[in-house]
Amino acid sequence: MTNQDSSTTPRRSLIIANWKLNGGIDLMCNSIASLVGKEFDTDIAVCPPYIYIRDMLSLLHHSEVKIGSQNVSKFESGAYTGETSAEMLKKVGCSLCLIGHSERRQMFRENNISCNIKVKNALTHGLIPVLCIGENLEEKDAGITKDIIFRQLDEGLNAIDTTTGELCVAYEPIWAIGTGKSAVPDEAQSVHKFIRECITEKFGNDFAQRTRILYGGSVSRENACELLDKADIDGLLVGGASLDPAHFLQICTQCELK
Ligand SMILES: O=C[C@H](O)COP(=O)(O)O
Repeated sequence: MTNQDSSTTPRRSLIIANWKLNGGIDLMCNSIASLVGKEFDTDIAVCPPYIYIRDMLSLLHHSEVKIGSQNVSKFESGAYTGETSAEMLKKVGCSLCLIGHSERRQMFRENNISCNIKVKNALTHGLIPVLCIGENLEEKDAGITKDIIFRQLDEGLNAIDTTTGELCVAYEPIWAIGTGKSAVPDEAQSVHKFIRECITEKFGNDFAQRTRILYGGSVSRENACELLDKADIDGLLVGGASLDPAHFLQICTQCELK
């Protein structure tokens, strides 16, 4: 499945499972097993907790499913207890990393500046950074969603190298995460369009058309296709629904059928 601007190469959809701090090794093995051996029209990636990354990679064999991390250090190396660098993640076999998920911004004091360093580190080491952005309910109600998004992009993507590598942005309205209240597709599309306009203004049309913009926030098999139908929604970042292997597979398969 692809989205496209008539003047550029189509964007292949990307569906990412973010398992957060959930599940145990058994659930994770079952989830990966349900994806291995299948062919998808979309790119599929799974982000397990760090400690399970190697296990998941070893189960993938020659599958096209990619593994990503849920975070990455802003440091390259040194005395930073508990951190994991972009270089380490790349060397172990990760393809992408989530950066600035709202849970990390809210609970671990991440901000646009630290996210910017992480995005640059990821690009330097050949990981695809998935920069997560989005407004909270108060900001939505105050009508300042686009101001928040603009700032997160402007600071989070400041001076990145767009000549090599790939960037993804995940729009995750905080009020939609884990609440069962997804943004309605038209509402999400309008923000995604704005995100692409911001990236166009900052880096030019070519790069903006190559950048995949994912939606996250209460995605399920019920709303996945309708969201992916929108012109600027190039993929999904799935939390809760990805913990049920059959449910996640249905999301991936439905998209394949469209
Ligand atoms: O990274 C995933 C998002 O936080 C969405 O989570 P959710 O699908 O449980 O709402």
